[in-house]
Amino acid sequence: MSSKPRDVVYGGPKPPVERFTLRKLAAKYRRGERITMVTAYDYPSAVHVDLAGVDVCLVGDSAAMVVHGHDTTLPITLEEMLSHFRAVARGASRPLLIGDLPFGSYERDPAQAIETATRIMKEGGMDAVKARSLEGGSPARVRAARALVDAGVAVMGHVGLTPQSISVLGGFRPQGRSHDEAADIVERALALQDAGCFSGAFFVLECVPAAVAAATTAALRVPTIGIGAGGACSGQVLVYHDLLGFTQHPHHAAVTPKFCKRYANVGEVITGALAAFREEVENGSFPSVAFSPYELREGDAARFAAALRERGLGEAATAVEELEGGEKSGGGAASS
Ligand SMILES: Nc1nc(=O)c2c([nH]1)NC[C@@H]1CN(c3ccc(C(=O)N[C@@H](CCC(=O)O)C(=O)O)cc3)CN21
Ligand SMILES: CC(C)C(=O)C(=O)O
Ligand SMILES: [Mg+2]
Repeated sequence: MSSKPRDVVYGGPKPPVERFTLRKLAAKYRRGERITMVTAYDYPSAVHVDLAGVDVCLVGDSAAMVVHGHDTTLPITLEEMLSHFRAVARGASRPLLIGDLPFGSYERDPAQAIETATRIMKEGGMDAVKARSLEGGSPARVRAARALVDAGVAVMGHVGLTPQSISVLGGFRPQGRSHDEAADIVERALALQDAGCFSGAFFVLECVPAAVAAATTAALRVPTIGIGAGGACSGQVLVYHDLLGFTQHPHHAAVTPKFCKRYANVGEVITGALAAFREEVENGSFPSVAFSPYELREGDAARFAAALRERGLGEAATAVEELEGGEKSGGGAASS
């Protein structure tokens, strides 16, 4: 339990590590090795993703759902995302850090996109940004993406299901299931890549048939990271809470997509531990002596008791004497 030394010294010095850069990512892709990406939203989740050796850490706007309890990703603000970015940047040293541009923070024009993206990098400490608006081969989209790259911002595209479009799509539904929609997804990805916007960058492919993901991956010269998109992508991403099984809460259960594999049941571990704490406090077994580390100075207990008695606080004095003289077991202390 808590006598075990911690694996991670929170806030403590960290050994120098080499960041997994976009160049390294591109090299891994060229070697044909699969790329791993997991979301994180705060300091501890970022430390976990880092320690597990995951290549890329996405601070996703899924935070709106899995951290803030909203039904969609739309309500989260740039200020809220910046707080998540900063916390993750403090915790993850090696992974490449990608920040989602939140809904409403970049769509108006390229200037707004640059303003938001540069804040995400300067104030949030991210290495790159991702946005669903960068999907689509329309001239406006390509302009926005190119403007970002010109401003020195690495951008990650997001095609297939783009949850920020839920209002238009009508739900979190798989995309590209008809042949023309499927071809459209490949076209959009290609248009942006060929505009030169994604040299060294890459795409998220979300909720599309495996064949559409395979076609897109084969058509592009940059990596694709799939989520609910089958096994033919250059890499895979899952949401931290889904992967870890935080999801037995009714809210989480309702928004956990069926493509998510649970690698642990952390939610059960957490509720089990919290219930054990509650039980031990209620039955008085916590805190035991082992977890009551602070003591009066040698000989001061008697003086303390005497001082209390002098002030007419006899019961308080007895409490001191019982504890200091007697068994000192945590259990007996909760008398009144
Ligand atoms: N916890 C969590 N995991 C995610 O992967 C995730 C989020 N949240 N929030 C942002 C988006 C939203 N995502 C989702 C959410 C639900 C489905 C889902 O259940 N789709 C159903 C269809 C539902 C419908 O038709 O309305 C499916 O069968 O695929 C898919 C992707 C993926 N992202
Ligand atoms: C699901 C991933 C790709 C995402 O965009 C998010 O977590 O917000
Ligand atoms: Mg997102």
